[in-house]
Amino acid sequence: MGLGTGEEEAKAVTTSLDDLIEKAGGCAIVDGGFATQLERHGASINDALWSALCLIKSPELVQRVHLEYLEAGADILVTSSYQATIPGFLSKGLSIEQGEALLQKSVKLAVEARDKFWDIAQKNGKHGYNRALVAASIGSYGAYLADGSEYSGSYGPDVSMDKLKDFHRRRLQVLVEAGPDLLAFETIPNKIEAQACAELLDEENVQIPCWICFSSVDGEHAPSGESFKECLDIINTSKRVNAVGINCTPPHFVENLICKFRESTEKAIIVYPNSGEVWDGRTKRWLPSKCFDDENFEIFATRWRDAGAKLIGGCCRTTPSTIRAISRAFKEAS
Ligand SMILES: C[S+](C)CC[C@H](N)C(=O)O
Ligand SMILES: N[C@@H](CCS)C(=O)O
Ligand SMILES: [Zn+2]
Repeated sequence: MGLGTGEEEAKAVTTSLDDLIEKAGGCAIVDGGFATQLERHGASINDALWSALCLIKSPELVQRVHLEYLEAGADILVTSSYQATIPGFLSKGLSIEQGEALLQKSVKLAVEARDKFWDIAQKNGKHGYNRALVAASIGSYGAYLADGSEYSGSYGPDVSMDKLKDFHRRRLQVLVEAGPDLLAFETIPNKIEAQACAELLDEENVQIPCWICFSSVDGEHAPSGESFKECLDIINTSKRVNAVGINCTPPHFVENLICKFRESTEKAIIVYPNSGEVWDGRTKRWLPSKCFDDENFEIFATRWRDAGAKLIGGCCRTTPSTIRAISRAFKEAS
């Protein structure tokens, strides 16, 4: 079923995500750079599968990173499936069954971490944590291409809406079946993929809440050059998308983008920017650029919350200490 145009803006029913935001005092904390923290522990991910390589090689490290973000104060864990795709696993010589099992494992590792952590927190009495939700990460088609095109949005003329839906469909089905609390589309760089994702949620009758996050390199538009207004006009017609926003984008762009998004949608706004460094897709390295540290994030996060963001965290090159700084800032202010 398509979304059509000119429909009324669709209003979603109250969900576990709304409950969490309320429990968190109006703004919940998303975790930080997942791949970044794997690398800080020595993981080598200069590979087409990027962080998903650790699902194969070091699942215990994946769970350790989830636990570190919970300890730092994250209300939402994003799973290790950003660059985990069935075609990606096939090209490593794995079977479809093995690829699907790895996708399921990405959810299981995060759910187990959440349950372990929550058990301990409850036993410890007054702890200040919320029971976290697990968001299954669905990286963009550009992430799978592993050429940095999640920051260019240039998929070329051969990439149609149907091709994008076909790319996303099976992974989405397997992830939903594995039982996460939420779905997280990340670093979507253009309108066609945003539309493909929104329509797929309908076609697959997805019943769990979901967010769609875009990247931006100029702080004004999607990487494709399309306006966020045109991207959001499409998403607004879907009742299955609960939050929209920005991830893996330099933090100094974010306040302006929150204001822009608020002019174009009634949906909850989510922001989890990177450190400001720039990804070189060719060498698979972060290039030094205007870079923001944890103290900057602490100040920024309060401003983003005051500007109306309901979900705030960090993306690449942020760490548990960034999330701890945001959590501290929010607790001090409440
Ligand atoms: C969010 S980017 C840093 C992830 C890696 C990218 N898709 C690549 O493989 O080059
Ligand atoms: N959830 C992913 C996003 C990469 S842009 C990660 O943190 O590694
Ligand atoms: Zn990122």
